[in-house]
Amino acid sequence: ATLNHEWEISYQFKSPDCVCKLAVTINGQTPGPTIRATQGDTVVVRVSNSLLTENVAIHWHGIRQIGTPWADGTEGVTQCPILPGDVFTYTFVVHRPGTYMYHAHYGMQRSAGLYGLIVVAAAPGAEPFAYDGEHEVLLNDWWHNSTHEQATGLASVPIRWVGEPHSLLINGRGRFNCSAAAAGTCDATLPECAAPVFDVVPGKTYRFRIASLTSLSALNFEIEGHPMTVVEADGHYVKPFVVDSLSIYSGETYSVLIKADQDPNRNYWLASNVVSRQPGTPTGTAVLSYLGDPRSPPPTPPPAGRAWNDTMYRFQQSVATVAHPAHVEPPPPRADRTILLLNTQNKIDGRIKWALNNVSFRLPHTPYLVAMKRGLLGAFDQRPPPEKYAHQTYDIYAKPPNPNATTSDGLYRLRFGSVVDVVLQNANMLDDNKSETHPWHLHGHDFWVLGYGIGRFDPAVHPATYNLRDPILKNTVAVHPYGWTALRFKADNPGVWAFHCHIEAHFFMGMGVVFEEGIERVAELPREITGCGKTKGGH
Ligand SMILES: O=C1O[C@H]([C@@H](O)CO)C(O)=C1O
Repeated sequence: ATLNHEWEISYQFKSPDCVCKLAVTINGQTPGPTIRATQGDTVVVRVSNSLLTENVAIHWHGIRQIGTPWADGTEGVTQCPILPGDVFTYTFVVHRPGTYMYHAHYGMQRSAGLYGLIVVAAAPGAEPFAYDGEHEVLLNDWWHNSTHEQATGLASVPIRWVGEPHSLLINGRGRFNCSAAAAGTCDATLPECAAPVFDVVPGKTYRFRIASLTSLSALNFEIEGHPMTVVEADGHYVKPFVVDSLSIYSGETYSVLIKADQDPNRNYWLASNVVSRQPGTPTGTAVLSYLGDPRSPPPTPPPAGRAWNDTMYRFQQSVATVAHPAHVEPPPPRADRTILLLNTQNKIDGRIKWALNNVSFRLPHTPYLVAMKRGLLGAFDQRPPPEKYAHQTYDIYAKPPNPNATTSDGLYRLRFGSVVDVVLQNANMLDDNKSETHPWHLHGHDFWVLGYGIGRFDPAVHPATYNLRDPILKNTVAVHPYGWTALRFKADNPGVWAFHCHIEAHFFMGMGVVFEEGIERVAELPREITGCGKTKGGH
């Protein structure tokens, strides 16, 4: 089937956590509408930009865009931005069932509220688990200052860091303490910020599809008193395992099953809490309702989550996430090429940046897809970024010895059909004794997650420990503090694809790279993606 959507993007006054601020909305809503489709459907979204003074682009996160690389929605990579007053139509096929999302991919616009879920249903009976009902949970973090203020702060000397979020939202709702808000800005009685309610019938089993679109925060998610069986990650079936507390990073989706088998005479909390950074934000809450009476608050305090610095708890969940035995897609046994990427915080002209192998990414003004297809030389740096770093000698526990990085918009060209390994190595930041979690997201592909470690990756030792038997396929994966994560993917999707930290501030500060493969196989580009940079005037 072909599913048509008409979306108007505009600023609206919104109070997701009871505090009024300007948000970027879709048809007046944030989060935007959930796109519901069935595997194999064609989704058509006609986006009209009514932001007046701001461009827009929308990325379909987890959708591979096979044959439609121009519909990936990544400003500077696959398209020129959609100008105010303009209309752009995204058309793509949803090839796989599963839980996905969409969000703005222009500057830090995602954080302003432009996001939502994509749920792709499987053919009946195709999934390796059963349930009676389904709920969707979109997790987010939220600030009261504008994304423009945040972006300007990040690019200032000295940096004005975004800081911890004011609120955590569940399905776009949270609750700020109005006594801490400026007079006249906060109204705790607004229905708009009432806690979301998830109804359950005693004895039934529910699938919760959970997605994180946080700008910054790594989260723990709990359903009070209800252990969760993890069954899906990023659209792939997982060998089921049970957690009380689900660790979820920005850009990831999971499905969990819960049984409504607790005392049915009360309600329970859904709770999200910040982990990996020292939290400064109250718990995000919603209500699991057995009673059909959402006004009946749970009699207990909301779960406080795991200790924020319990890295090993989160590491173990990463390692436990492997393919369902009946859905293993074995990876190719070896790679044709290995790219080692050292993640460091650096400085350029006094500004704090993130860099890979000491190169901080900057987006070109001409989208790579157009520049490469049309041979527009000079549109970006033709020198490829470095393939590795001094892994034998680099001390990942020390501050970068040479904090000065360079900036580049060069990209990695991959041989079409080749097998590529990427090892992401985390390290100490500019401050002593600090290394953060980075969720890395790859556009246009799913990758096999071959291994994780804490400490220094050794290419002579660790590849022998890779899981080649039943690794999970994902599109977003965590690199734990002082840790490494090894991925493998096939460069089999003609196009140009971003690969970056999904923390909004970090990609803005240069934490990403770009891959090209099979550009010569890309069909004729739609003219609508052009019009900026070297494509001005009809190229
Ligand atoms: O990129 C970042 O900058 C801050 C801090 O290092 C500088 O203020 C922080 O916590 C980040 O993740």
